[in-house]
Amino acid sequence: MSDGMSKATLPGLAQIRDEIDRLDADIQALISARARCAQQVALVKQAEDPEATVFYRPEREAQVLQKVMARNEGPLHPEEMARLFREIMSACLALEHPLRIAFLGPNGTFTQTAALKHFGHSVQTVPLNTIDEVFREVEAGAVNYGVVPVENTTEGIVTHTADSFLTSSARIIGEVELRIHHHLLVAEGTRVESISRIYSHQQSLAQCRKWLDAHFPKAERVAVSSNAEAARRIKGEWHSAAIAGETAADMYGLVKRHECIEDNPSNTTRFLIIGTESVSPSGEDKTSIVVTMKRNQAGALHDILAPFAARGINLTRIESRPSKNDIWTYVFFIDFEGHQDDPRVREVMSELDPVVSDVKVLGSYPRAVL
Ligand SMILES: C=C(O[C@@H]1C=C(C(=O)O)C=C[C@H]1O)C(=O)O
Repeated sequence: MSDGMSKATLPGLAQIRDEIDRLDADIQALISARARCAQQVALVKQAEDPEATVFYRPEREAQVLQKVMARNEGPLHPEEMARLFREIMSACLALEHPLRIAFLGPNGTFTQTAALKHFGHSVQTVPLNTIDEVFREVEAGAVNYGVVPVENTTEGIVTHTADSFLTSSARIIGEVELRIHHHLLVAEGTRVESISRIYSHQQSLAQCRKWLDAHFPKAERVAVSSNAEAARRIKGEWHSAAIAGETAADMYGLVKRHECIEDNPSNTTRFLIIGTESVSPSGEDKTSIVVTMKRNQAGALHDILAPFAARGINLTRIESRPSKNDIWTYVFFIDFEGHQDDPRVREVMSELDPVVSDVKVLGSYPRAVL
């Protein structure tokens, strides 16, 4: 044993189990006490704002998780411990107000996995067919929050999500990152030699391009609306395979013929949580803005970036897209560290104003903890 306990000094199995039973009872009593505190918090929030009570507070949840990780002493990994607390908070919040979370469906997509990673499992997830619908349902107040993919380390920006922000009033209230592992799935009984068609989402086909070239150069690659849809399709097709993740494999009872076939082993997708409220500072925040450049202005990009550089504000992403209003004009999506209430960030924003045609804050939100 690594911590110096030899067999001779170990207590007996029954004794250790008695100790575990005692600890479980203590943990359970403490979780119940915590849940009662959360109920009291809900009453205070309701008293403060009876008309539009907002129970979910992303900045507070991020702080709770950061504290859990900082004080963790093992043997559990800090992220594992934070995941347990993630679920406790999710259950506490659901006591008052089970959140409805729209995501890019159907059930079994990576976006659903991302939603559950961010909010825990005590929420109701609502699958929608398109990114547009997720934005619309959030704006209409039909759901509390929405989850949409925004960028992938292999394939880059999800243009549809970026473009939706140009016309939507939805705000970014959080982010979540997910390591994406793809598997080649088949229905039970499908022989690998007979596979002539492979279904997946276009992004996933791209993320596994080299593997497919090497292993299935002759198979037809068919892009469908989601990985989960690919998994659903092959249930009855003995000559077909799908590329999708673990959840879709379980959901449709498929066999994993080859695991982790993504070309880049650190393949990661970042998702955004969208809502209608603004979020208070957590201390570890990011801000996303979209800037419309003036037309044909020399040095425009330099003018936009200079105020950030002058204050040592770290940019985490910059992406240009065609503006939808005028040909050959562009918008820049810029993510940077800090909250829009920080004095330094306020200064940057006021310096940007005169040099650009428009600047819109999409939101300030806690940096992903898990
Ligand atoms: C209890 C609160 O409300 C919710 C539940 C939380 C928790 O269980 O710790 C944290 C933030 C909120 O989403 C709070 O705001 O403190």
